[in-house]
Amino acid sequence: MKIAILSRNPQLYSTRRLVEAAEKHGHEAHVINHLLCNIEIEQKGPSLFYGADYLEGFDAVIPRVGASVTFYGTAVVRQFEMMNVFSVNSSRGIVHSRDKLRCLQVLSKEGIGLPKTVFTNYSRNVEHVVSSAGGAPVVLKLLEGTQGLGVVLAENQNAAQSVLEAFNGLKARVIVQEFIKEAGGADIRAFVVDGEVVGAMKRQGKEGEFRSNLHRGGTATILQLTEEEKRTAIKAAEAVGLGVAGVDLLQSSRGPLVLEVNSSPGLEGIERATGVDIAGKIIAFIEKSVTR
Ligand SMILES: Nc1ncnc2c1ncn2[C@@H]1O[C@H](COP(=O)(O)OP(=O)(O)OP(=O)(O)O)[C@@H](O)[C@H]1O
Ligand SMILES: [Mg+2]
Ligand SMILES: [Mg+2]
Repeated sequence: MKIAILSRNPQLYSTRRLVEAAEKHGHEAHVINHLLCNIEIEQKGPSLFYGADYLEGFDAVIPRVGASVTFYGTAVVRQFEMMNVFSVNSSRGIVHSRDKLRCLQVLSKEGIGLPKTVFTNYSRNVEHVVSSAGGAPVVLKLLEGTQGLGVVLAENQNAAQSVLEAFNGLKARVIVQEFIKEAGGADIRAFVVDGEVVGAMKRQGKEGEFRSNLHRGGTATILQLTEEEKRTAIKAAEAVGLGVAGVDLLQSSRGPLVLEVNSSPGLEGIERATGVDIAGKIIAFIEKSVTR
């Protein structure tokens, strides 16, 4: 098969591993920088060109679209879809996953466990907003935050109200979320491919830090998920509409709670922590899905 890996950087671990796995399975892999693709739309049908060449004869695409280029990246994925090329993640699923709020809205509809979350149009009644989220301590998150930046723990009602007022004053969009204390500064990354958890790791924040992000100094170890955790992760990936997803869960006293679902989850941390050939699982998913 001819497989396109949409990535801006062929040197990245995830990109390199996908190329390696595709070739190992006997396929032809092309790393394509989606930002350099041009989209052509006309009556005779959709097409894509890349430099001087048309992109033709592809059987599948693996989007690795960075959060900062979601708009153009998903337009390119959609064009491949219109050309009947199978994508491991649909353009719609990627768009869903990119917005913390939209993602939680979709998960809630499916009855998936999540921390109670409140979002308002800069409501001035901050006391009510904080108490709706269960009262302090609460977590405030900037909608456009990433890698743990813009995620704040407000320990008491006063702190929560003043932080929320400050964000509101700056017209910064935030969600207010129940704080899951018993998670103990750790979260779980469950890697889902084709409706199955293929690997999972626990990420523990550094001493005194409630955020477990590896970018914030957290550490990762392999973890065996419970059946309930597996079910939750699989259901979350399905609800958002992703064939390949990194589902982040908190372990709480009322079971697993989903924080977010990522559509271009990194392979390095999870392959190193688990020793599983995750790139190979993604290629196997394509082999199963594409009938030539
Ligand atoms: N409601 C919560 N209760 C307890 N801990 C939380 C809660 N929300 C977030 N955390 C901790 O903070 C970390 C960062 O939060 P979150 O994943 O929501 O934002 P982010 O990492 O900035 O987003 P992204 O992963 O998209 O970059 C989580 O991994 C988790 O360890
Ligand atoms: Mg996160
Ligand atoms: Mg994320």
